[in-house]
Amino acid sequence: MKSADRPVDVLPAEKLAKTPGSADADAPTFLISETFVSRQGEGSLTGQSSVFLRTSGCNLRCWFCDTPYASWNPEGTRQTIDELLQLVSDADTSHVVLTGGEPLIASGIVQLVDRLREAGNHVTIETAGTVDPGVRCDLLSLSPKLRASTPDENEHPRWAKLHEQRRLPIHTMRTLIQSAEATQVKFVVDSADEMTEIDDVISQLRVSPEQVWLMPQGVSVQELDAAKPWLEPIAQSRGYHYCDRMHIRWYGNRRGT
Ligand SMILES: C[S@@+](CC[C@H](N)C(=O)[O-])C[C@H]1O[C@@H](n2cnc3c(N)ncnc32)[C@H](O)[C@@H]1O
Ligand SMILES: Nc1nc2[nH]cc(C(=O)O)c2c(=O)[nH]1
Ligand code: SF4
Ligand SMILES: [Mg+2]
Repeated sequence: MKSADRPVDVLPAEKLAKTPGSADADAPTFLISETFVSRQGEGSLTGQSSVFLRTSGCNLRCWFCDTPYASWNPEGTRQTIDELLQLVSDADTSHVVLTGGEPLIASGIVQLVDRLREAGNHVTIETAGTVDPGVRCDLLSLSPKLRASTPDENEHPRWAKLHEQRRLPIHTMRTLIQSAEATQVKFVVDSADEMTEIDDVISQLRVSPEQVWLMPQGVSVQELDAAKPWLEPIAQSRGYHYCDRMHIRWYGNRRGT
């Protein structure tokens, strides 16, 4: 089943390993796959109305990625910092969620986050935490990728290797955590067998249980409902949070929500 119904790796890994940003550091542009206003569906700010800015392009290839249009098959249009700031200022909320793809590989991302915060916005960054461009945000929503996220090595040999090499740089994740005002660590859990690995990553990151969220792997209400009865008690027994994916319950697995 793994990756059988998932998009294929159609572009050379090297081409997508680095950034979807412009070379001109003074006026960076970002490859943006979508922008929308929605309620935050995951983690400590669940329910908070927010502007979502989704960069396109990722240096990982999780087999289960729920936004393949920003990772496996990146799509988008280029937008400047001024255009993105205008879009945010036109919205009825000052909460911004930068996500992707992988927002931290985009050239100019530090400048974008600084400008958003200078304009008075609260900025959450959804990231797998594999690179640290020197960013400072209000909420680092770190989702370290576990062994089981790696794509099938027969179907995607190059990406399986790159993904394995890149997915868990603990030192980088620790510097990201130290630079953020607040951090939540959100694991995508596919099976209870992953708990030993999760506990080990948590102890290496040196975060406290109340910063940890266990989120089921799944993009349907049916998958979420199937996971909750076994995953929620595991989370509770360790003092972690159970993390539902409320946007899927509210809107279904639809783009722009
Ligand atoms: C699409 S990712 C973009 C940000 C970054 N690349 C990352 O992985 O954290 C946004 C969030 O969705 C989670 N996610 C992606 N696919 C998922 C799936 N099939 N089930 C549950 N969570 C998933 C990621 O772990 C992350 O927390
Ligand atoms: N409503 C809503 N909440 C979210 N929280 C994290 C998201 C993401 O894709 O990073 C996301 C998303 O795509 N939609
Ligand atoms: S790191 Fe995030 S965007 Fe990249 S493939 Fe994994 S879930 Fe998708
Ligand atoms: Mg999402």
